[in-house]
Amino acid sequence: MTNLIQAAKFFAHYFKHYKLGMAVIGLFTILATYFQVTAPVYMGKAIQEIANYMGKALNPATRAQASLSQVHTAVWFFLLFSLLMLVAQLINYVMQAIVSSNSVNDMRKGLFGKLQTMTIRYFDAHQDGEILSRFTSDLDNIYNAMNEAIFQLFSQGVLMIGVLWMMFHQNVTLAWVTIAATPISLLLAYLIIRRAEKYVNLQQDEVGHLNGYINEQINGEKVIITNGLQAESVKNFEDYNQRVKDATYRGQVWSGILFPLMSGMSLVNTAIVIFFGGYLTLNGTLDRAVALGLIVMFVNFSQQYYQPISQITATYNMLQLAITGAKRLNEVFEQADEVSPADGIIFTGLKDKVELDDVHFSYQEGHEILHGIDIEVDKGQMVALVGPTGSGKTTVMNLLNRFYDVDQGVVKFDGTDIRKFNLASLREHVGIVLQDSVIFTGTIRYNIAFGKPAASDDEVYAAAKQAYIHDFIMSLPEGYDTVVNDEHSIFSTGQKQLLSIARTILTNPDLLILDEATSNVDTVTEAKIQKAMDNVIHGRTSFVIAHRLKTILNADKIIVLKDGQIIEVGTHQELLAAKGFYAELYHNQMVFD
Ligand SMILES: Nc1ncnc2c1ncn2[C@@H]1O[C@H](COP(=O)(O)OP(=O)(O)OP(=O)(O)O)[C@@H](O)[C@H]1O
Repeated sequence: MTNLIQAAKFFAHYFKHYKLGMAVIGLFTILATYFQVTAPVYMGKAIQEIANYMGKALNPATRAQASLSQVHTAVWFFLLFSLLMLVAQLINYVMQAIVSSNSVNDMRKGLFGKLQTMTIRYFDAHQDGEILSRFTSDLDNIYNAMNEAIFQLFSQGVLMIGVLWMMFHQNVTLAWVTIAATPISLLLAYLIIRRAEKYVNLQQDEVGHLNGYINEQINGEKVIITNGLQAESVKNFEDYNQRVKDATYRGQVWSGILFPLMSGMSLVNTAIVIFFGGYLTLNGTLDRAVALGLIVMFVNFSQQYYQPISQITATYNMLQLAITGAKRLNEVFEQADEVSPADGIIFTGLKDKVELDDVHFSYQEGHEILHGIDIEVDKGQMVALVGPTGSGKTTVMNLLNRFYDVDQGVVKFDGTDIRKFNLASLREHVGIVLQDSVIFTGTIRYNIAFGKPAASDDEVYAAAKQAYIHDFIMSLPEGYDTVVNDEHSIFSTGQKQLLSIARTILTNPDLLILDEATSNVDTVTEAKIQKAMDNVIHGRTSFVIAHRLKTILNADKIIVLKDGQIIEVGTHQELLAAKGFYAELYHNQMVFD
């Protein structure tokens, strides 16, 4: 029930932008319903007049008065009301299509906008495919349901009220007979819907997991091929696929039962109406012709009365998928946004120093990763973080531009807690070169100028030159206009990092975080990265995660991390002389180099 209320609120939020459209839908639904429930009255009237005509025509005394004109009038009215109903329904469908496509468009925009405000924690904790499935299958389900079920729910509800009103207006006894079996139908529908709901929810969750798996496997295809794990990958896929199939199958079976069951109930009800109508005709006080007309009218009403129940149950699966979709989109909308203080201090650039003061941090509660980190870096200094894998180097970097906030302790720029700064101004002055450099779809020029779209060509070329990637770009037939993307990149890992360095040089940050690329870098590119790094670091306060120790020999300070704690601090010479962990690490690397 809470899911239903939540979904109703969710849809109301989007529909309220289309008040005029909704008003047209409301008006034409009422009109269509009026025409629909009035048509059977004329059908009943036609039968009644036929019976009257026959009564007169078969009696020689009254034969001369027998006339079909009343029958013709009733039939014409029946046709007219049926036609008006069709026209009203047609206008409704067009309007519904306009409102639903616009609303889904708004949802998609809202969802993407929301993603851009969320914390890195969400992206770290969710698979790409899982996030993607909310844009694809959940939004598709909502769209389909809007077109084929949600508005229908409304129009069928109105129809039910209209039929009830007209039935009681025409004949109270037959109206009660027609609706007598409703509690049984509703109870059956409720019991089945509860079972179906469980599996439809499960289905969407399983589809999300399946998408997540497919996405992960596509990204990891090279590792899979290298290790000959294709069969294993397919086997695991089959497990995920099987779970989707099981949930889909059960959901379909349970929701599929509903429609035939309700149609069956409708037929039984029609039979009851005919039986009671016949009884009234034979034993009641009603005129035969009137009673015959009433039977025909109520057979129609009985079918119209059960139509909403049958239709809603027929589209139930769709509705449930939309409710689940709304729930899953709401889950995203309810995620915490990045916190920028209301009247945050505008950070205008580093003037003095960066400090980490007794910093504790955990990604998951109860599992602390950093245990009291103290680092002090003066403006313009270069600090290198080294340490075994998993020691917490990237985590320290994540705290410096507020990808995450500390649990305890404080990160300070010029003595001010960075949580007090306006977030955008903080990020403006912090540049990051990630280990896995990202390429966006577009030209090379667009990629370099990504952080400063207004940059002139000369600025772009100068940055590329400093990053030692200009010559390579110029060797391409289309130079800076070459279109690249992350999947079909023409760059090696090292070249991608050079491009990323050029991008950072162009934004000219005060504080630099640089995660050195480790893999697939040949010696020529490695030398270029080293020189590009020197260029980007020059004159800036920088934190460098170094995997090749020879790249940080000139660092002002080398911080050695192990298991989330600082175990050594000093310059290269000092740490060598101390003959500790760093010295051992360095000597081991030198043997391999
Ligand atoms: N998003 C995350 N959620 C949960 N735990 C994480 C997350 N990111 C990292 N960790 C854990 O935090 C610890 C430190 O990871 P971190 O990435 O900071 O290490 P690192 O020193 O940079 O390693 P590497 O040299 O391999 O990049 C590891 O135990 C890791 O498993």
